[in-house]
Amino acid sequence: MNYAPESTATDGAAIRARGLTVVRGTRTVLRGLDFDVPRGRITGLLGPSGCGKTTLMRSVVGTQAKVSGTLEVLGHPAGEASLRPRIGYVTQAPSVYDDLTVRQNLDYFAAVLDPGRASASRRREAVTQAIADVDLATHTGALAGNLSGGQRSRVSLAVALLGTPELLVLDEPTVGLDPVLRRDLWALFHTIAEQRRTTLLVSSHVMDEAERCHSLLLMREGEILAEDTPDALRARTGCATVEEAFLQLVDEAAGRPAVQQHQAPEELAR
Ligand SMILES: Nc1ncnc2c1ncn2[C@@H]1O[C@H](COP(=O)(O)OP(=O)(O)OP(=O)(O)O)[C@@H](O)[C@H]1O
Repeated sequence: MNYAPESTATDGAAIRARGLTVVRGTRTVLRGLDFDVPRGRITGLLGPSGCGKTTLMRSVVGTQAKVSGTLEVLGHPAGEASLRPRIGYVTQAPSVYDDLTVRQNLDYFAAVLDPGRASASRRREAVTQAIADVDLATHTGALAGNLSGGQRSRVSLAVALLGTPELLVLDEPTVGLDPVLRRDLWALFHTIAEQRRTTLLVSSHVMDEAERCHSLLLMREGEILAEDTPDALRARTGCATVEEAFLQLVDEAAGRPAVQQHQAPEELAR
């Protein structure tokens, strides 16, 4: 279940968007976005609730309707069938079967990805590895329905890791987790990016998570406010944190004079 990355004209970028526009219902939810997501790095997609993060991710994985403009993923048009085994997508709600154990969940999805008797031992290996990756080896026999929210999220992540995808798209993977679990998950994301050269696109509405990313896409109301590294963003705005830089950019975009604000990150996200 290994898929070698293809060499393409867009080798430097795992995702390339030009004029990306999405209409949901009667609303234009994404408005002509231009951005690149570098390969083998962790890109944070940050912005307030409702700004369009999930819509952007759904566009990238090919499950969003009414998408226009250019959107290339791993060198192919988003949504192309050949991309399916190369992308892992974890939605906000954990997609696991509550009445199956952790291992049974993984066995089931491994069989869907890599069916047939001939691949049984490869599947077993992939399942054991994915369970170890998300640190659930001590819970393989537990019913998913009896796990905590954070543990269920990690089962979902393990499912996404099964096919050793080149691109992992994670929609608010740390929401509702305690600080220790959040830290551990971010450490796992870095291990995945560094050891496997996997590209990660991770959304969050908590600005302090921006500091853990290699590069950032800051969004607001369906538009990209900034595309930069955390260091460059702080240097460019003269702010001490990404959170303050975000507020300054919001003020600039609204034509207001910038003010230094000091609010809790959770408050800023509202
Ligand atoms: N099915 C739909 N029909 C019409 N509008 C929708 C639909 N789903 C979402 N929207 C709108 O699209 C906008 C972007 O939603 P989206 O879920 O992408 O935001 P988000 O940044 O991921 O939010 P959150 O952080 O709360 O998950 C919102 O204003 C939302 O109301």
